[in-house]
Amino acid sequence: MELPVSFLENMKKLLSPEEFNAYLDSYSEERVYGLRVNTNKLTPEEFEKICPFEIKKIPWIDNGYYYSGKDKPAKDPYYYAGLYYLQEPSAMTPAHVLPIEPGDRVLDICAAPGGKSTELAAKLKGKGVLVSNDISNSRAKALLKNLELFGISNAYVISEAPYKLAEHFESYFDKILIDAPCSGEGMFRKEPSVMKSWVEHGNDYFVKLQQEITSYALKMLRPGGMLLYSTCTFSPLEDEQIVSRMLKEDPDLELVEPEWYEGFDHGHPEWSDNNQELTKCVRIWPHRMKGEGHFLALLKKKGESSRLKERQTEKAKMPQELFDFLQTVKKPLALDRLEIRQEKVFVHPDCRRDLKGLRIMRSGLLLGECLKNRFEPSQALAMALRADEYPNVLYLSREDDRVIRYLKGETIDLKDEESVEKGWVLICVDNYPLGFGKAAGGSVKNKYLAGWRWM
Ligand SMILES: C[S@@+](CC[C@H](N)C(=O)[O-])C[C@H]1O[C@@H](n2cnc3c(N)ncnc32)[C@H](O)[C@@H]1O
Repeated sequence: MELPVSFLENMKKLLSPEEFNAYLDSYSEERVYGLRVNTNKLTPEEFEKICPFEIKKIPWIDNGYYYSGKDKPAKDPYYYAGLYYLQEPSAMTPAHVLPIEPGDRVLDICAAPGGKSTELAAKLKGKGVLVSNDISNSRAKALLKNLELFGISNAYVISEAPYKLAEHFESYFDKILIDAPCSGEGMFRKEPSVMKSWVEHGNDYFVKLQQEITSYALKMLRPGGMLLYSTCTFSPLEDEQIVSRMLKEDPDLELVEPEWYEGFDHGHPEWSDNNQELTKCVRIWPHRMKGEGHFLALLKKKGESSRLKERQTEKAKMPQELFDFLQTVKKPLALDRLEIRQEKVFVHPDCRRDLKGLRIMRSGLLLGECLKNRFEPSQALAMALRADEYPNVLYLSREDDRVIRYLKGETIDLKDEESVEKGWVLICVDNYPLGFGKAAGGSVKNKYLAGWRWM
C-alpha cells in the first residue's frame, strides 16, 4: 500500500524511529474483524453459546469479539435478528468508555450509520432518551435501520446541523458522544480509499468542522454531564488540539481518565499547548493493539444538573383496533406518550421538548399503522419485542430453511405440529424475533419489511 508522502512525514514527527517502523509493519498484517453483541437482546455469554462461527473476546470491550475474515456474519439469520453489529474493534471503544446509565438523556451528534448509537442505546436499556443525529440525510437512513434492527424504542433519529439542535436542547444532555468527521488516517489499512479524501481535503477541512461541532455540543451538555470526543485519525490538529480548544472554551470542563487498558497510549500534551491534563486522552495505535487507529477524550462538565421544566405530550385517542392489538402485547409501552400522525402510531421517548422545525426521521418506536379499521404492526415493533412479549409466535430453528425463505419475503407453510393462531404472528429464529407474518389456514403470509429482505 502506498501511503501519501506528506502523511508519512507527519507520522515520523509523532513516532520514534522504532515505533515508526512498527507502525509501517502493521500494514503487512491482515486487518482484524469485530462484532459487538446487542445486550438489548442477549448477554455476551448467551451469544457465545449460540454463535455459529468462531469468535474470540476483544480484551478491552465487554461485549466485543474478533471473528475470522473467512466467515460472513452479515449473511446469517442472527444478524437479521439484530443480535450483533459488525464493527472494527477500536471503533467500539468510544461508546464503551462513555458511562451511560439507564434513564440518561444522550446525544450522538455524528451518529450514522449507528456503530456507536446502537451501543449507547443498548446501554440505556429502553430508559431515558437517545437523540441520534447525522447531518447527512442518506446516512441517517442507514442509522435508522440499524437502530430498528437493534430493537431500540427510545431514540429520536434526526438529520440536522448542530446549530439547529443547540436551539432546541440547550444544557439538556447528560451524555454526549462526538464521533467527529475526520481525515481518517487511522483507517488507511482497513479502507485504503480514505487516502483519496485525505489528499483532497487535508486536515484543516476537518478541523473547521470539528471546531464547529464541539462548540455546539458544549452548549447542549448539562452541568455535571459527560462528553466523549473521538476520531479515527492521528493528527494532533484533530485530536489533542481540539480537546485543548474545548477546555479553553468552557472552563467548567475537565478531562477524565477512562478505565485503562494496557495497550492504550496516553494523549500527548507536547503535541498541543502542553496542558498536562491531555495525558488523560487515549490513543490507539495499530502497531500496539489489534485494531485500527483511534483517538478519544472523556470530559466532564462541573456542576449539578437542574432539569428544566418540560412540555408534556398530549395523550392521543386510541382507535379500537389498535387498543385490541396492544392488549395482546406484554412489552411495557408508555401509552401516555403515544402519538398518531398520518395513520402512523408512535410511542415517543421521554423527552418532552418542543422539536418543531427539526428534520426528524423517527420519533421513538413506530408501533405500526392504523388503516381503515385495522392495525398493522411494524417491523420496528417486531424487532423491539422479546418472543415472550407476544402471544402468537412461530419458532423456527436457525437451520430451518424457512428462516431464509421468510427473510426473502416468501410465504411460510406451517407443519402439522405447529400450532399458530389465525392473525398476526411473530416469526422468530430460535428465540429471537425477525418480523411479523399473518397466519391463515396452513400458511403464514409474509409481512417482513420489503426493504430489509435477504438478497
Ligand atoms: C466518523 S463518522 C460517524 C460514524 C458513526 N459514529 C458510527 O459509529 O457509525 C462521522 C459522521 O459525521 C457526519 N457529519 C459530518 N459533518 C457533520 C456535522 N456538521 N454535523 C453532524 N454530523 C456531521 C458524517 O455524515 C458522518 O456520518
